[in-house]
Order: sequence, then C-alpha cells, then structure tokens
Amino acid sequence: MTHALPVATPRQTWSWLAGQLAARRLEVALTVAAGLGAAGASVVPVTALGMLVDLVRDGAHSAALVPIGVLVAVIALLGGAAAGATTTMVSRLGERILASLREETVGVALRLPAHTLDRAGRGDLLARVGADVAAVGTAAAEVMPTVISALFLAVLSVTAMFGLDWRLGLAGLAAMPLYLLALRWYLPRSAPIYAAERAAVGARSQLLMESMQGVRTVHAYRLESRHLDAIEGASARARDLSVGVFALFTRFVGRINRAELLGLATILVAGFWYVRAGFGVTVGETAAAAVLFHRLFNPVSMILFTFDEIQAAGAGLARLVGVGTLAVAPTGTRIPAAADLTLRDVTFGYDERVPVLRGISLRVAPGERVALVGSTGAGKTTVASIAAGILRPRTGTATVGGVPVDQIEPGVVAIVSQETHVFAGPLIEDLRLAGPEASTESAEAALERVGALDWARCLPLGLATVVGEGGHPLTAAQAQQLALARLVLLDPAIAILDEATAEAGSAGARELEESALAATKGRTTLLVAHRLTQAAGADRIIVLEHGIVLEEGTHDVLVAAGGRYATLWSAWQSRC
Ligand SMILES: Nc1ncnc2c1ncn2[C@@H]1O[C@H](COP(=O)(O)OP(=O)(O)OP(=O)(O)O)[C@@H](O)[C@H]1O
Repeated sequence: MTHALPVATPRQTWSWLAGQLAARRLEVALTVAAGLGAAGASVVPVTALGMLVDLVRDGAHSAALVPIGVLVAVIALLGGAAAGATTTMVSRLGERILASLREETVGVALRLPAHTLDRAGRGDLLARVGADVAAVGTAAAEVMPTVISALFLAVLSVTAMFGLDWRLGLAGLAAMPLYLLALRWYLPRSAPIYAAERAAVGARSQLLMESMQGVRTVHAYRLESRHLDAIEGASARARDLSVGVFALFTRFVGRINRAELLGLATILVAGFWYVRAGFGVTVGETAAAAVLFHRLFNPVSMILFTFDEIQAAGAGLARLVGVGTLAVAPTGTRIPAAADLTLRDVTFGYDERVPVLRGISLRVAPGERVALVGSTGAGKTTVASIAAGILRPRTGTATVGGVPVDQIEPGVVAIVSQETHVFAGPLIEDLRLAGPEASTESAEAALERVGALDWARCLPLGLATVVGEGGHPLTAAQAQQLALARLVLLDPAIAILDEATAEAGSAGARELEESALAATKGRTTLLVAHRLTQAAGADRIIVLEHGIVLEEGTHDVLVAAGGRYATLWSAWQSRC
C-alpha cells in the first residue's frame, strides 16, 4: 500500500503564494509599476495613431504631425526599457520564490521521519524537487513575465478603448463572454489531466528509481523484462496523458479564434455605424479601437495558451507546497543528565496490521556495550531506529537519561546505519559533516582511531581526494570506516551501530569490528550484531525474536543456558 505525499489544496497553495508575495512587498510594487509603465507605453502610440488618422482626414498641415511622431518615439523607447525591466523583475521574483520553496521542501523532506519517506516513496519526492520544480521554474522564468505583461497590456488596452469612446469599449467587450466560455470549457477539463500527467510522471520516476536501486536483484532474478514492462506501462500512461492534453488544447484554440473574430468584427461594424450615424465617434477613434483590440490578440492568446503551462506549474506548485504541509517534529533541544538508554514497553509496526515490535523493554547503562542479536526480521534494525529517534514507538517510550529521544538535542545520540552514504566531495568535507569546525588534525585523529588514516593518506590527493558519486571509489569497508570516523568526530554519548561490519565480508570484518570497538569506546553503545564475535565481545547480549526480548545476559551465561543464543553461537562457530 502506498501513502503518497500530500498535495496542497488550491486554497493552501494561494495562501502560501500570497504569503511569499507579502514578504516581498517592495519588490512586488516595483514590478507592478514597471509592468504598468510598459503597458501604458504600448497603448499611447495606438491612441496617437487614431489622432493622426483624424488629423489627416481633417487636412491638417504636416507640421502638426511631427510632435505626435516625436512623442510616439520617446514613449516607445521608455516602454522598451520598462518592458525589459518588467521581464527581469518578474522572473527574478519568481526564481526567488521558487528557490525558497525548493529549500523549504528539501528541508521538510530531510526532517521527515524516514518511515514516512519510505512509505511515500523517495521517487515521488525526487519528482517533486526535480520535474515539478522544473515546471514551476519554467513558468516563473519564461511564462510568468509574458503573462503578467500581457495582463497589464490587456487591462490598459480595454481602459484605453473605453477612454476613446465608451461605446467602442463596450463593442470590444462583446468578445469577452466567448473568451470566458472557452476558458470555462477548458479549465475544468485540463486541470485534472495535468494533475494526472504530473502524477504519472512521478510514478514513472518512482519505478525507474526502484529498478536502478535494485539493479543487482533485478539481474540476479532475471527480472529485467518485468521491470521494463512496468516502466513501459508507466511511460505509456504519461505519454497518453500528454497527447490528451494537447488534443484538448487544440480544441481550445479554435474557441479562442472565434472570440477574436467576433470582437474585431463588432468594433468595426459598430464604429462604422457610429461614424455614419454621427454619434460623435471619429474614424480615427474607431481605427485606434480596432488596432487596440487587434493588439490584444497576442497578449490574450499568450495568457490563454500558456494556461496549460501555468496549470502544469500550478499542479507542480501544489505538490511542492503539499510537502510543506507535512508535520515535522521540531528539532530537540534537551540535554539528558545521564547517558543511559532505555526502551520501555515499546511496540511498533510499519503498518497498522503487522506488529513488528511487541513490547520491548531494555536498558543500556552509561558506558555499557549491549549487542542485539536475532534472526532475520526479528526487529533488530527497528529497535535501533527507535533508539536513535528515527522511528517513533507506537506505544511505550525510548529515552536517554529520562528524556524522550526525539526531544534530545542533535549530537547526543548517533547511529551508524546499514546505509552508510559517502557524500560527493573531498573526503575531509565528508568527515566534517559530523563536525563542521573540525580541524585537519582532529579529522586525521578520527580516521586514525578507526584505522582508516593509512588508506586515506594513500588516496591520490590524500584527505582532499574527491570521493562519493563520480569521485574516487571507496570500498564498502572504507565507507563504513568513514562513517565510524564521523561518529568519532561527532562524539555522541550514545552510539547505535546497526550492522556496521556487515558489508565487509569475512576478510575485512574483523578489522571493521576493531574500528567499531575503537569508535564506540567509552560510549553507551547499542550494537546490532550479525557477526556473533561482535556480540561475544559485548558487555551484555539481548536476543530478539519476533519482536520480543527472548533472552538477555552475558555471552557466557547465555551459552551456558543452552537457549536460542547458544544455538546461534554453536551454528556460528561451526561455520568458522
Ligand atoms: N520500511 C519497512 N517497511 C515495512 N516493513 C518493514 C520495513 N523495515 C522492516 N520491515 C519489516 O519489519 C520486520 C523487522 O525488520 P527489521 O529490519 O527490524 O529486522 P532485523 O532483525 O533487523 O532483520 P535483518 O537482520 O534482516 O536486518 C521485518 O518483517 C521487516 O520485513
């Protein structure tokens, strides 16, 4: 069952946008002023054209035409400057708002419980910060400047038509119902199609990502064709929706053309009639009104034709704002007085139906080293994640020194999980993620403590070598040691190690066990141990099965007891 990330309602999206614009009041006011100036400058020459027509008809001297020509030239220059300024200001405003939205979205995503993100699918989130941001970005940089300039021009042109003569203005407005009817026909049909198109693109990204991440499994089980079929199906759905959008759009264009024809014809026929009947309307005014209306074709078409891009951007914006509506727990600020880790009556399930932890209670005393063992799926990683505050217990509590783990300030509890990620960049910067102020000496000391300094120094540029994606490749064991060195730099009182040695294979495993031991020395440590030699070296062992604590004690006591641990230990020894 998927639990998609939320999509903001139109009301939430508008209020978010209004908040952003309100926060940039001055910039918005200057942009509006520039836009109105540009629109005004392009309306003046048309009204001047009407005056010229009337002057020529009245047989005026050519000298009378010169000031009008000069005025038009000056206004055109000013208008050009204002139009350029409007485009720059609108796109800059849009880009700034988009940048803050992207930061907000990524910020929320990074602080979401891993469980929420897993359930929703990381592909959906990536599609939001990727494809949706691109759609909104294109709209902000390319479409919005044109649309906003077109809106100003449309408003001022209609005002100017009424200024020439109110009857000509009314004639021009005759086309308005047809425009509105076209929009009323188009919008309700296109909005769901756009939302479906974006969702289909998100689903395709999700499938692609899953196939890429699980590429080894896909190869191993020869699932290539099944995955390709699924991706093809998702792509076909996205393509069909795009074709559907375009077909709808072409029908919409036909309706707009009919509205333009009706509007222009009404002005010309009405103007002709007013002039002939002597209603005080001049030929020049009629000509100016017709040109003003004709000049509206482009801006109005621009507004209407870019509606699809605006709608796509709107759907993308709603998906981005939607992420921001997720509740994110505030970062903890409390500092526990003692370094003991306690789980009391903890229950947990990844979904409502299947319980994973069924009443776990355990305590790791300050400075104690406790190993969690149990068969696959027993719940060890889940216990580690709850102890680290990554997952929240459904019932029961996880505390350090009596303080719930999610209320503790960052850096007190740290986990080295199965997913040790090497971030792209110089190795020393990767280490400094744990301590931004760390000196080269302390970074080297951390590497030395976990036995990684020798190989780190032998890299092509030493600690300055770029590692991670696209950089110098590190082995799984080196990546684990790097994660352990980060732990040393962070220096948490409580360390949780989840299979920190599992990636190394038997050759490197013993070395990694020593690295882990060195990194956690003196800390309260909860260790998920798949290699039972690690468990044997711990102060105490807790055996988990089916989400409950089955046995608890030192290695010797548990072996002597002849229970589950003793069975695991003898199986472990027989394979060595
Ligand atoms: N993100 C998840 N979503 C749904 N179920 C999950 C998730 N992670 C783990 N589970 C399930 O919860 C149960 C406990 O998993 P957990 O990873 O805690 O066990 P484990 O003892 O650490 O196993 P392993 O030794 O294989 O890592 C398993 O049945 C597993 O399939």
